[in-house]
Amino acid sequence: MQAMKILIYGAGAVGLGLASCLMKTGNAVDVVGRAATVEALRRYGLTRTGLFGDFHAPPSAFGAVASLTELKGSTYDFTLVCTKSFDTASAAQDLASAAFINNARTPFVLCQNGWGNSEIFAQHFPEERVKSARVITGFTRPEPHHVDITVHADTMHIGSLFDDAVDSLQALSDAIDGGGLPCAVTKTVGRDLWAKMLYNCMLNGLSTLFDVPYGLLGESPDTRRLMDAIAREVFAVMQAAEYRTHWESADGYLDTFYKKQLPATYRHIPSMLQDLRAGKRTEIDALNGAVMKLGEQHRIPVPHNTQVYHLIRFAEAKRNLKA
Ligand SMILES: NC(=O)C1=CN([C@@H]2O[C@H](COP(=O)(O)OP(=O)(O)OC[C@H]3O[C@@H](n4cnc5c(N)ncnc54)[C@H](OP(=O)(O)O)[C@@H]3O)[C@@H](O)[C@H]2O)C=CC1
Ligand SMILES: CC(C)(CO)C(=O)C(=O)O
Repeated sequence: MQAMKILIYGAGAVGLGLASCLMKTGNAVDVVGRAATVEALRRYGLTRTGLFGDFHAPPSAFGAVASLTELKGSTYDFTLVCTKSFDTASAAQDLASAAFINNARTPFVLCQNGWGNSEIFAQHFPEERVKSARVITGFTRPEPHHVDITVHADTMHIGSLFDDAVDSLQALSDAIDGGGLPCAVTKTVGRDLWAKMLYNCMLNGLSTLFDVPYGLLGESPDTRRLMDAIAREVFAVMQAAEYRTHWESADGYLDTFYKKQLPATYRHIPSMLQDLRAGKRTEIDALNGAVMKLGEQHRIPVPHNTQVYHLIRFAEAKRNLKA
């Protein structure tokens, strides 16, 4: 396999997890992160633990920068965008304002949860450069230079929402896969992203509101009813917007969800709850919020998604409210 040069934008849990896989297979990696993260990576290197094996890259094995200007003139085979979805717009603007990135033909692989990330990138770059990944593996970053892989539900899938020209992604997929994280190229990544939307819209908000791991929501008929209703609404807007997933009906999806997906991530504390506990912003806008937007556009009522959205927004806001 020929070594590639890869830029990772966003040195958080997913960014560092993917960086570890790519370095493990001998690729040259530069990561763009915040100053404190970059300082830790430059001092300690990058350590990965958990599922798929331990790995350490010394500081000299990769580049870590706090600004794209430090990479001026570099060329890359791929750029992986690994920020949260609420940072997608600023990431796209930053990358577009760097001439050496903007003028290159390097594809961007958007690794975020939620719906709408590709459309944002497509406002700045030609559609053929915008690719998407569905990640359904759990990564945490206990220290700025340490990523722990905690849960794995399915193979990472990479593809495009805009065209079928996905063969060029094979080398990237092989490199991630060889580095430990199962990965494959797909022509139907849109279906994967909607399956992930269903999963995250059903689980993340409710788990966060009740402060429980995913699995407990499946144990009660009350929370099952809520999750089923959320899934039916997501399904309805997805179909109205002329997207598809791997199941023809919400019932078909729910069967797989309860039998396969939920057991595989039973003990998982959702990223949304982790964010709220850490006093950070959540990705609710790109999840249940995106369902609300599509619901409005297509005049489909989505009351359950709307309630989850507003309750999470209040949970975020209440930190700053005084009695
Ligand atoms: N973690 C997981 O298990 C999974 C996550 N995902 C999705 O992947 C995406 C990334 O998640 P995750 O890695 O957990 O998130 P993190 O918050 O851990 O990582 C995102 C990182 O990007 C940094 N960042 C944002 N904007 C910039 C910028 N302009 N310049 C430099 N650094 C920047 C953030 O810094 P700062 O925090 O300082 O702003 C943060 O360190 C999300 O959409 C998430 O939903 C999908 C599947 C699993
Ligand atoms: C379960 C997981 C990690 C799968 O990607 C997830 O989607 C989340 O915590 O939000």
